[in-house]
Amino acid sequence: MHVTVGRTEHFNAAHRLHNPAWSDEHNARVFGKCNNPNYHGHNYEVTVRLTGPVDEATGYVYDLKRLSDLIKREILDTFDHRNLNLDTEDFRELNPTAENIAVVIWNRLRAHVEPHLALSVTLYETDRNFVEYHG
Ligand SMILES: Nc1nc2c(c(=O)[nH]1)N=C([C@H](O)[C@H](O)COP(=O)(O)OP(=O)(O)OP(=O)(O)O)CN2
Ligand SMILES: [Zn+2]
Repeated sequence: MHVTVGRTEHFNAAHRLHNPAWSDEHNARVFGKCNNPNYHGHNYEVTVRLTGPVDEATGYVYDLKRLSDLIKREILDTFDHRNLNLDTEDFRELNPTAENIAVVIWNRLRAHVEPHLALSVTLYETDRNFVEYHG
């Protein structure tokens, strides 16, 4: 019997979508206002889901307090109130699109969650735009 548990957190961060291999004109055409050289911000909402068997002794798939602490330590402490392009190693050479942010979050968490649990990350960049990564 497998059950999914999850935790939603939010963080606020600035970014700029830009490909340094392209001209300024091409970047502006592809990324539009998200290519603003002075950056812009989003209120990101991230939902982390873990799926696996319910432990007989605890009745838990995973302690949600532990999941909350893990997300805080691995994600919020690194990205909240930061400029993703300038302040974080993760995006120094990686375009901070919603897709890439979700993959980075997944990789950061995967290292700390037992392998028998399936992990997925849903990231809302705006109220209407979201991406999902399941590994
Ligand atoms: N596949 C992707 N497409 C886009 C991404 C992305 O990360 N992956 N990012 C952006 C911009 O960074 C930003 O998310 C767009 O913001 P905005 O247009 O303001 O968002 P909304 O769609 O919610 O606003 P509307 O008012 O509905 O236009 C663009 N594309
Ligand atoms: Zn943006």
